[in-house]
Amino acid sequence: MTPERLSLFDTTLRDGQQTQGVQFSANEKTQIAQALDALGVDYIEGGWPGANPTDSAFFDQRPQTRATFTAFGMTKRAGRSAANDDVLAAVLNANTPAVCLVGKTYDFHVDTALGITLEENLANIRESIAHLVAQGREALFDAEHFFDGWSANRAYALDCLIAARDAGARWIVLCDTNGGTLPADVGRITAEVIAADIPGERLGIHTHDDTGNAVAASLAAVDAGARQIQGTLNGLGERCGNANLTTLIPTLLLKEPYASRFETGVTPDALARLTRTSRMLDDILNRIPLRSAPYVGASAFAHKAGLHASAIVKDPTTYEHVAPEIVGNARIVPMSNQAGQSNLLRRLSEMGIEAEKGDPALGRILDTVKEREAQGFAYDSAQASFELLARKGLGLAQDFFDVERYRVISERRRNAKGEIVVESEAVVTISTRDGPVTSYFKNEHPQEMQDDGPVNALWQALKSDLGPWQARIDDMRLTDFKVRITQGGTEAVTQVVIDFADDEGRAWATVGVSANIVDASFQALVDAIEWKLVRDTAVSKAAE
Ligand SMILES: CC(=O)SCCNC(=O)CCNC(=O)[C@H](O)C(C)(C)COP(=O)(O)OP(=O)(O)OC[C@H]1O[C@@H](n2cnc3c(N)ncnc32)[C@H](O)[C@@H]1OP(=O)(O)O
Ligand SMILES: CC(=O)C(=O)O
Repeated sequence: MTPERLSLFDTTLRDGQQTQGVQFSANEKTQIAQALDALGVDYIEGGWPGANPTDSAFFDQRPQTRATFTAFGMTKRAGRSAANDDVLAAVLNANTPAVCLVGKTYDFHVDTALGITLEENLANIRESIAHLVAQGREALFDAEHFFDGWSANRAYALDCLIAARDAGARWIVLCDTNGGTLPADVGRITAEVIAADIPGERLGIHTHDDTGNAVAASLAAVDAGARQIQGTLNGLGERCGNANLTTLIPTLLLKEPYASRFETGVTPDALARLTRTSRMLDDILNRIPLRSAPYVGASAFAHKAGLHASAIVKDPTTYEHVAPEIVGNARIVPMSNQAGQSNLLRRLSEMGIEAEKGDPALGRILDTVKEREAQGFAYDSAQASFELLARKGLGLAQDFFDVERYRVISERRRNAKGEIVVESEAVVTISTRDGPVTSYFKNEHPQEMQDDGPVNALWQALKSDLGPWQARIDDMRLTDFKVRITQGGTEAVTQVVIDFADDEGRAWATVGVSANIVDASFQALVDAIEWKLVRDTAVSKAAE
């Protein structure tokens, strides 16, 4: 059977930009458009030219793409011709090969939102689409609120589609604008539309995730015969988001019946860059990637439970529906209180440490992990603290320094000029092979709200003088700091997870737990330094 072509239409730069809190710059849009093009989508909807200065600037500088670049707009307003509608003119002036216009298909909206007659709305659709075609553009019609409109007044909703079809729209896109239609209804209505003589090869689907079913509803429309899917990277979009292309693309390429029935513009090589593309968008948005995201999330191939890890070591397909490499993701076997010796051996081998199953040290390490997790530690997200614990348990970690004491003071007061001053200072004493070292840090330029706090003061003091080891930690940077109140035994305790990076491109996370937030942070800071010293020593030993 020859596979049928399924068209992928990305609207990250238009509907994705309708996400609360998301505002791309023109340069960011360019970067995303290039990534989408490399991924292999067929259409890139860049935004609404004329609606705001950024979108207009972006269309002026838009990159050359293999994907069909598409400008978005709305059907002309009543009372003027398509040629005389300034909003439509601005959309056309972007000179894109394709233009997608949204139009009303629900009689209630025509009446309430537009305040025009049903016949005027039909004329607006017909004339706007005909105008695009006359200008030599590929025309797409986004049938807004189509599923609600079909349920309320089927004859009118269909008339709107027929108006677009007869005016020459290449694609007529059924939009579940409010996102409340369930997949079975999307499938049924799509089939009814096709039976009413709107060909599936000209039908697209555009869903929103307000019931958590946008991906399922898109697949239901494809099952019924629609041949274009609209969606966004990482499911960005108005309210709860759009159908997530980062989920749909691997599903269409890897899962039956889609994999055999259809082909898309996404190659296996591009699919292997999907995780990177998803993370790139999060980077641009300065968002923490969703760990549980299907296919591309950091937890999508994380095997925490001991039974899972044990089987994964024997054959990864036992607990994985697809191989992580196919989508550019990676398998993780984290350590936690759910772990057994298989998790531990696997983690150790990833760190370059060989140990034998049954070694009594492994049992002791597992017991320590479980005991400390019961106190509130979380080793699945703080792998460096775990590695340190394991190396110490196996006698593979040198003692570099001991902390004798630390003291930290935070103060809020008025200075001599009567200004409010908030400042922190810290003193830390460690003992090293060369004797004790005391280091001190005080915020030099205190001003209200500019003090970086007691943990920063401790960190600055600690890393300013580590005696004989100082040169080895000079390039360490603290990159993220997360605090949670969690349950340690019967008491609530503070869990601090800190992320670090260095100039060698390494990133690592450590954890500390205490009833005292400063002390929990201090533990994580010390672990981070020790991990770097231990790791560097292990690397130089391996090189000898
Ligand atoms: C379902 C979707 O997601 S569609 C995409 C929606 N995206 C956006 O709205 C983002 C960009 N939009 C904008 O920047 C602005 O809304 C603009 C520039 C397009 C228009 O701004 P304004 O002229 O100030 O109008 P405003 O936003 O207040 O209202 C929209 C107008 O368009 C009309 N309208 C809405 N849909 C359509 C349509 N399909 N065809 C014709 N007119 C329409 C409305 O009736 C309203 O007109 P009115 O003010 O005469 O009642
Ligand atoms: C067009 C569009 O974004 C919608 O109807 O949801």
